[in-house]
Amino acid sequence: MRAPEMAPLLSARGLRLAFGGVKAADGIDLDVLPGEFLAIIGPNGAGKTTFINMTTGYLKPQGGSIAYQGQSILGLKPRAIVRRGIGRSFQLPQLFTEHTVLENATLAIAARAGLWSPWRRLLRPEWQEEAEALLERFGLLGVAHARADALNEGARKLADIAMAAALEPRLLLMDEPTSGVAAAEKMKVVETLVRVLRETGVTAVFVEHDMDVVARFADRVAVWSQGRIAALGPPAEVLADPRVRREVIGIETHA
Ligand SMILES: Nc1ncnc2c1ncn2[C@@H]1O[C@H](COP(=O)(O)OP(=O)(O)OP(=O)(O)O)[C@@H](O)[C@H]1O
Repeated sequence: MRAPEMAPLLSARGLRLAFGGVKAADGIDLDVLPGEFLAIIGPNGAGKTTFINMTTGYLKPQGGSIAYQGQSILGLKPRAIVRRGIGRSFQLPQLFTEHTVLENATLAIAARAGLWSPWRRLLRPEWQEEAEALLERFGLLGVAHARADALNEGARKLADIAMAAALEPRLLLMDEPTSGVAAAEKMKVVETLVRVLRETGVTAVFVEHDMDVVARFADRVAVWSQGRIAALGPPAEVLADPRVRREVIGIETHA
């Protein structure tokens, strides 16, 4: 799956962005390969969200390049980037809280239709059918008629990712998909989203603080440190690195 000759889906080179004196990106080089699940770990303020923001058009880097499927996406607006096939979910779910889960899903599907055509009609029955199928894949059909603000955090996170998936991205960037989810629920949430994304052939980049999740679900892990990538490789290798354990995971090692 990850042969060296495989062309990257996303390719970032030399990304730089400073906020005043803070170097949030200080020369980021990263290839994301088709089909992989790449975890981003690192301490608070290391620049993980900044990378996602630059890749999805929310922030413009001051230097460097980002190519998606071999074409530069630098300077494109978020909407244009979504249209190219890059989706994202946020650390805090972006649902319409006073609407039901099904209404949220139907709106997401309608939004996708709106991305492709200059005209829009009112909600169509086939969008609702598609929304139901989407919720079923994410195990959310049982809460389809619940208001989004009535969901527990695990279901809310899944619903938010389902909305991003409704736009049919080929690459999905997720900022802390398990933050705020109770420990007992966490693995189930990740299992569900990984299963759905793998079934639909979506490549994923996700920021994660739970090392058990990273060890179990990531094909590779990139360690962010002060706007740079300090280590990159398979979780078994990277998570065993004494410097990563000390500086990122907070475990003292005597190696
Ligand atoms: N829009 C902004 N304006 C000013 N400073 C910013 C902005 N966005 C990020 N920063 C700063 O850039 C640095 C990197 O922030 P970023 O949110 O990317 O870190 P992070 O690794 O995602 O952290 P966390 O794990 O806490 O979410 C931080 O020092 C942050 O305060």
